Amino acid sequence: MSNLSINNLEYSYNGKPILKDLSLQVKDNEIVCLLGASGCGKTTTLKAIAGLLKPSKGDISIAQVAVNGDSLYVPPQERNIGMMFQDYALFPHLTVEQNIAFGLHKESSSVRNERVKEMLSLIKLEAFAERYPHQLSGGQQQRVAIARALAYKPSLLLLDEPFSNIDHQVRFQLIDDIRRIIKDQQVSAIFVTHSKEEAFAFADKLAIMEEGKIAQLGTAEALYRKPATKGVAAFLSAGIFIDAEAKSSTEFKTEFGTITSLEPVTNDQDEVSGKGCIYLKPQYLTLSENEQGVGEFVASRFVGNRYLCRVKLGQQELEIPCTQHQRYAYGQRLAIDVRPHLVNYFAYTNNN
Ligand SMILES: Nc1ncnc2c1ncn2[C@@H]1O[C@H](COP(=O)(O)OP(=O)(O)OP(=O)(O)O)[C@@H](O)[C@H]1O
Repeated sequence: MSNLSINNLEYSYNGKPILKDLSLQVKDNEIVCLLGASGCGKTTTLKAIAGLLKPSKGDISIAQVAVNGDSLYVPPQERNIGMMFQDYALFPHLTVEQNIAFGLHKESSSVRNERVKEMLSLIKLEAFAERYPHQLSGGQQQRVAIARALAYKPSLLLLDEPFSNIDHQVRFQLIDDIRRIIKDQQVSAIFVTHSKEEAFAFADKLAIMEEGKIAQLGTAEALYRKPATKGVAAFLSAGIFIDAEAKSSTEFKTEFGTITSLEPVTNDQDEVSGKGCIYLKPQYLTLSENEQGVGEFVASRFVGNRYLCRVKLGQQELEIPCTQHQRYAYGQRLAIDVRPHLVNYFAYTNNN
């Protein structure tokens, strides 16, 4: 069942459309990550869900309750949403337990105390109940912030860049902890980040935003395997687009020779044909010396566990995995062999 349902949402800032016919469904107990280029409208979407701005068009319902629609607007405090925004810091003058209890003022003191105790145990900060935020690390503060957001049992949790101020070394432990806490509380969540690694580690599904709408929603693996648009492909992994002609649904003629797809490439269930482009990912490529090769060596670098060769292909450059023994001279011609893989092919239309 959908916990959050957004249909055909529109919103403009000063006449400039930001959300354009945006639709998104989030199921019960699901964590969905909104990803997309800077300025594409991720925070605007969260604000519209929270009721912090009024969309000009579209419907939103949370836990099957309509909160936005034609002549309907439910204010934020009545939406039963927990928020953890970057700029919604903890109250500095309140202790950890007072911060967690903040949203529970309507409850009796026994319910409030019980819930605060439960949340402190969930975030494993029982011993820190009396401390003030400035006496906690960044990660501990975020755990208190999530406890505060979850304390009054919201139907939906909205998180805007919750890990961006956390040191890289502890960030992924914190992501694991907060994911466990959210799953434990069986609440749905929408999460905004700039980091694909965070999204992969934290979310059940990714929703990639492009041009004011959701270009694709699915698991990271599904989107990576079959990106619906060129934008989704380029956003999720490094690569280059090369012209290709579909000879069949598994054979594509390119300047690198014929590239074979391990599975038939389909377009809305129909087999593809005609001209288009392939999104070429470096992990499927092998370099070798060849005076007639299509590539030209630029540089190589060591990245911890492997080497990468930067190679010029026409006007584009690509970093291709190589071994420490593959040493080339600047400008040397290289052949590029493309191993069979699940090809990401995009047919050319009048629009691209
Ligand atoms: N209060 C505002 N007034 C006018 N324009 C705004 C306002 N807030 C945001 N915008 C514009 O709306 C667009 C979307 O902003 P939004 O903050 O939703 O993007 P975002 O995807 O969250 O970006 P980022 O990844 O950089 O945080 C941007 O072009 C931004 O400049």
